[in-house]
Amino acid sequence: MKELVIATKNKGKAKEFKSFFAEYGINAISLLELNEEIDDIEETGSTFEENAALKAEQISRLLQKPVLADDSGLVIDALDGRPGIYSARYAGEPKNDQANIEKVLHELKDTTERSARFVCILAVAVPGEDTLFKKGYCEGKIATAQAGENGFGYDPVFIPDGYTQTMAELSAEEKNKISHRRNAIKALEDWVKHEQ
Ligand SMILES: O=P(O)(O)OP(=O)(O)OP(=O)(O)OC[C@H]1O[C@@H](n2cnc3c(O)ncnc32)[C@H](O)[C@@H]1O
Ligand SMILES: [Mg+2]
Repeated sequence: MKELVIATKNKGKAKEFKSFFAEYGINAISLLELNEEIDDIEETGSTFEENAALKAEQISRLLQKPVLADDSGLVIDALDGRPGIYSARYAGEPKNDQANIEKVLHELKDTTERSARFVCILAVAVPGEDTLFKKGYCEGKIATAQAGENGFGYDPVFIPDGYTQTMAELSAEEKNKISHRRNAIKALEDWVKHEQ
């Protein structure tokens, strides 16, 4: 396998997948780079798994190729698991990372209970085969103020366990060693190697 389509329109995710798959000599191509215009897929599922499968299976059917999708999000204990599967649009449409960050900081302003985790579910859909799922987590806590410019999404307010900086203050290399997405990719390694 020289190329793998990633069913995402998120630039931050696309960049991380490029760097992960480059380690295996595979070119990870996001929907942002395909020549054909692909409509947004409605994430109507009630779990990360369902939404990852929707994205991977619809694009795989369309392109008749193996496709990987990532459904991910931030799970905050003090908010009963929110924003969870609604992470991308937590503060409403259109999707806005800064508004999402402010909403989370506001909701947690009176609590010291700040434990949280990033979750990444990967789905691989191959025409004619059952969809494969892998998961990865990154445990941490929500900062009291945002800091850092790297990464995307909630990285400026997420402090991984064992660190004092937010994920957005870490370099891309450091984030990619410890992230939920890295942990999910590790779990997918057997499939990737088998396809090489
Ligand atoms: O569906 P695609 O096109 O892949 O892009 P998306 O951004 O809508 O992706 P999701 O539906 O999986 O929603 C994931 C959201 O969770 C958050 N998130 C996921 N991974 C993250 C990470 O590594 N760092 C910070 N925030 C992250 C961020 O707000 C994402 O928009
Ligand atoms: Mg999405």
